[in-house]
Amino acid sequence: MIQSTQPIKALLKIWETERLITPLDRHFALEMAQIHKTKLHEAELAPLTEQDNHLLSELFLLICALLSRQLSQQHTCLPIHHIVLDNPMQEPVSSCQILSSHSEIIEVLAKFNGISAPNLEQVTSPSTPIILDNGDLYLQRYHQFETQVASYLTQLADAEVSVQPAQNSTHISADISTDISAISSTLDMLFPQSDEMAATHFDWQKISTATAFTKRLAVITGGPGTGKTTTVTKLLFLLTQQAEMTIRLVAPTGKAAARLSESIKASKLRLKQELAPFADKIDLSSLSRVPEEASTLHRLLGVIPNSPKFRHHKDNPLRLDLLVVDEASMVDLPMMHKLLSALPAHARLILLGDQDQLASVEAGAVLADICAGLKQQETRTNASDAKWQMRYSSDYAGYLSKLSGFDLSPFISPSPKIGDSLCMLMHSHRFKGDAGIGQLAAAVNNSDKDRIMQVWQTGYAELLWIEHLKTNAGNSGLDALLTQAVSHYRQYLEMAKDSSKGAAEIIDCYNEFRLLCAMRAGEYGVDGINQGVTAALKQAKLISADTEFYLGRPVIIQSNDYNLGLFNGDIGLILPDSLPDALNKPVSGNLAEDGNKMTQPVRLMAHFIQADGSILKVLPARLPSHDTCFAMTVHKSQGSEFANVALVLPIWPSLAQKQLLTKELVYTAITRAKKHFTCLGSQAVFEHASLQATQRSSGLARRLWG
Ligand SMILES: Nc1ncnc2c1ncn2[C@@H]1O[C@H](COP(=O)(O)OP(=O)(O)OP(=O)(O)O)[C@@H](O)[C@H]1O
Repeated sequence: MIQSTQPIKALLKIWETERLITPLDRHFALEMAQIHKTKLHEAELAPLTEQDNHLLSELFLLICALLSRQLSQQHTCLPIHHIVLDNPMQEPVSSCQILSSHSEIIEVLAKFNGISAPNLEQVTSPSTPIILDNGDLYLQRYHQFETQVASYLTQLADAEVSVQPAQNSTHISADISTDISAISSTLDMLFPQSDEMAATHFDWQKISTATAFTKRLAVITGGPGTGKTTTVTKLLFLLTQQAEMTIRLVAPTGKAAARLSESIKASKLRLKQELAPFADKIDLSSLSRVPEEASTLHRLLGVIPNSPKFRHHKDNPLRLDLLVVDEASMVDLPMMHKLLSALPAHARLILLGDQDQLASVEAGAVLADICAGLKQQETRTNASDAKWQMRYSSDYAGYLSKLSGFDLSPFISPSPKIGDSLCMLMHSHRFKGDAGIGQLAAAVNNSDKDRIMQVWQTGYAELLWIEHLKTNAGNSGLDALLTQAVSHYRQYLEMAKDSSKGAAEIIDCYNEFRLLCAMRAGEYGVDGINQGVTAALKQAKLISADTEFYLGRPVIIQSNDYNLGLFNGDIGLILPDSLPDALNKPVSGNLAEDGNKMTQPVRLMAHFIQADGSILKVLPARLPSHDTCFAMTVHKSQGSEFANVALVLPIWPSLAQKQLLTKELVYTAITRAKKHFTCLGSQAVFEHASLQATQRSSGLARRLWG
């Protein structure tokens, strides 16, 4: 059954030393094997031979280690076909191969009492630590997350829409979905003929609004600038006209929440102007009831210090009627589970996001899985070359056609599943026509190798390619990038020395440019690039860098500190305490601790812009764990945008690094740029990354789409 170069226990130790698995993976496996010494389910009558028993122990140990490794690589399960007839670690010296067939393995595992195989109808998981479901092995907790998330989403998608009063609220219940002609004419005012329509023949923004208006669950996805915020603002306006509702806006990070607030504010202003000609037909006053303030998911759910649990959960649901979650691609499976569990029974949910972006930092690819059913796999050469196709039920397509005025019958599907709740915006209003950033993002997203080359060779003013040119004297490509970084960062660093500038203005200027790296470690990772930029800025006499907290040092927070109000991913600048716009703002931290207060001419504080635009100042010594942030990972940049972005790809990536270089990573980096995108790399590595799609093992798409 298993052919390995040494016993699995010894093999795990070698794999740990070779960093193929983590110490946690090995310890987890040993512990599991210890607790669940190979016992059979009681129903199994025939005892195992000693040899079978040994093989089963070996197999269980191996599976536990590989399953733990899968989770740390953000998969939610371990498909058996990944290990059968395959060398699980693909290492020549310390290898192991499973020789049995897929079905033999399943048969053996199903007998073992540490593993159970629920029938497909079963929603709640059995109590064994490992679950074997449809050929995939799960840790029990993740199986529960996945089955319950699928069940919540399916129930929401199927539920009838109505507005019920929120718990403890005095709102009046109202049925809002009856008057088709009135809603339809309001939709016509909200969505006059647009260039979206000219491009696609359908106004998907209008259709999305009609969908979200009539469904308890709406998932509105699309790339940057496709109008997700515009659409949701119009929807909220429409809903607030109909009934009084408690609406909450959230995003996974503070940065993304602040950006959502800004976008909604801007969108409301535009809508007010657009609707001015209809002021006699439409009540514009309800626009003021469309909320602007967004918070983080953590804040919404109510963090309990030092506990993984939140204040709001199934038994203490959130008090809201409608929840809008932006940047939903960043929401991992456990978090989505917590969120859906805490939704009150009557509430509506709108998920906004870009399904093509990097999946969440933790396990799962929930948004991509939700959208997976709309992907039409082509039988062409490239599996990732897929088109999107709506999937409506016949009844709903008819209803939506009446509301929106577009004939949606071409999109009727015999098995729509949750398709009625999905909306896809495909026309970017930000990257118009032949703009280079949009072209490159689309080519990478389609893994279109020839088109990628063509776009780079066109010589767009918005795009700059810098080739790694490594010689004994150094890497002139890297030098060129550092020169670019110095020229961008010069402006904010000079502003920081000018006492007339406000902190917000300086931070805005710093945010004009960002270096993004694929990984943290190494010369071309965040660590190496931060060191390179720091040295270059020091040489240019823009920073002193003699002390830890020098004037102008950008810091990125690496953990949450609820007392200070700082969260993982928050970015601030070390600036003088006495800047004009921060003078009378509350100061975090204990001033008495700063013994040099009276003697130092300029006291430096870390300055952070808050979601409401105010400045939070924190004594540098009080900062939770943090790093310098001239460069940051692409992962951490999700939910942010910068006028100018420079992506750094490694010159000779290791095998492990190669796995991280995916088209989602490159696409996310490119789409962070509003005006200009630079890439330091080599053609081979850029191509490798652009052609490699993220594969996350998960059963959620199957559960949702069958
Ligand atoms: N139908 C439209 N016609 C013309 N311009 C539009 C349309 N929809 C959106 N826009 C413009 O496109 C820009 C981006 O819109 P919006 O912020 O709604 O997109 P988004 O998908 O939310 O973007 P992001 O990915 O940044 O969150 C805005 O300037 C908006 O005014």
